[in-house]
Amino acid sequence: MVRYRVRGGNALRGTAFIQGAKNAVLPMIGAALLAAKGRTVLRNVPIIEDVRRAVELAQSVGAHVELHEAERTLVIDASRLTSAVLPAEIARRFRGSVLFTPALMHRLGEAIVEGVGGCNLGSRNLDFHYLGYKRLGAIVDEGETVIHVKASGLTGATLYLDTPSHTGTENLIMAASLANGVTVIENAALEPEVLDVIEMLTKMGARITGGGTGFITVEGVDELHGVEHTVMPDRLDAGVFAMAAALTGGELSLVGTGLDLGVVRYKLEQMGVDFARQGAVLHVKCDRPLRPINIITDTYPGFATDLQSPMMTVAALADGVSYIHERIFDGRFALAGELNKMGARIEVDGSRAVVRGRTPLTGTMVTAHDLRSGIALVLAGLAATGETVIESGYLIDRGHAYLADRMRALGADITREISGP
Ligand SMILES: CC(=O)N[C@H]1[C@@H](OP(=O)(O)OP(=O)(O)OC[C@H]2O[C@@H](n3ccc(=O)[nH]c3=O)[C@H](O)[C@@H]2O)O[C@H](CO)[C@@H](O)[C@@H]1O
Ligand SMILES: C=C(OP(=O)(O)O)C(=O)O
Repeated sequence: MVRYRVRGGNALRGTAFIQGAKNAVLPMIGAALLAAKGRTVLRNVPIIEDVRRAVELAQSVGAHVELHEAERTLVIDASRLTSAVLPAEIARRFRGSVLFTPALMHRLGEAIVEGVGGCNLGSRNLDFHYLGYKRLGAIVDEGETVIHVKASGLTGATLYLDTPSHTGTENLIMAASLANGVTVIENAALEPEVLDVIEMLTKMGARITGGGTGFITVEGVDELHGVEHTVMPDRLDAGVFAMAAALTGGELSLVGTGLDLGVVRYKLEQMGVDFARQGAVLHVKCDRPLRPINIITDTYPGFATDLQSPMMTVAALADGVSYIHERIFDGRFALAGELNKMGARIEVDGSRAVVRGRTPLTGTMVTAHDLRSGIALVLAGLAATGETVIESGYLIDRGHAYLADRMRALGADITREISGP
């Protein structure tokens, strides 16, 4: 059992190093398995539990994978894949396992998915993925627990997503990249991580146009090869550090190439946080009381649902009433109950939450229900009186690398503890 112990009251100051993006590196590991020739080198890899699981999963299907942690570099040789099975004991531990299916379909003619994990956020369907594969010519057999996708030679088609699914878009692009002919994906996701994956696939030899427009065209090619690619910075990790500066009255320099916080920056600015771009560094400072805010989550370029939970913590510390409308997931408010245990006043009604700030927060034992509620509770702990203990820390480690070390270097009183077997 991993737990985080946070004693609040310290302002965070200094330089925060932003990790590579979890939601870019996972599809990139899946993409690397499409390459029958050459080794792939991924740089700026976040050393998070989801990456460790992805490495284990890639090894379980026969790829040779080296994770060089100190160098934050992954070297993947997928020239020989030996198993089409994504085993339950690994695949059920993270969402990114679904991103391995296109490579197995193309390289081995089938993918046997024994489970897909990820944060528990209510309904998280995969119908767009499997319907898309079917339109490309795959046969999908959806059993109670195991999904069997058979694909001997896929053919391009026109695909439409009811909503612009992030991993759905990535999977269909990957499946189309080695299909015969042209695929058009309408209502495709616009997230920057999807564009980074397209950039990598293009270097690998894929022919993809329209990334970032919502209408993606993929002209299938015969083979893809290994390349070197640097993973983009994690805008969620960056957002969390910006919020940590905001709610502790601190001052941070965020370092991460090409970092763009988008709407999160504008929302924090409305709350009274100052941002200044200094060349490649984004400077964040907060030296005044926080104002309340309204948030509606949406697909990119809207407010990212993954930052809704940490923002709920910031809102609890603002002077006045904030309103949050969660539009992506139907079960993403478990955090409210935990923050209320610490003294917050948050009322949830369906997909809407009203946060009545500012109430002083007091440290106690709290539960991370998912990755982002976990990091939101760490933020609450930084601003609370006394000690906050957060379990299970594994969920936080799924998405944030060396969190305690990075925060301690900025003055936070935070430890990561491991107990039991
Ligand atoms: C590994 C990864 O990249 N995870 C991210 C990805 O998850 P993920 O790709 O799973 O999220 P999606 O964009 O697919 O899901 C968004 C919504 O669409 C619905 N849906 C999705 C697919 C489908 O086939 N059918 C369907 O109905 C889901 O139930 C959900 O309500 O995007 C989410 C939304 O930005 C983020 O919170 C996750 O951090
Ligand atoms: C929902 C998330 O991740 P996943 O899709 O990997 O469960 C997240 O990163 O907040």
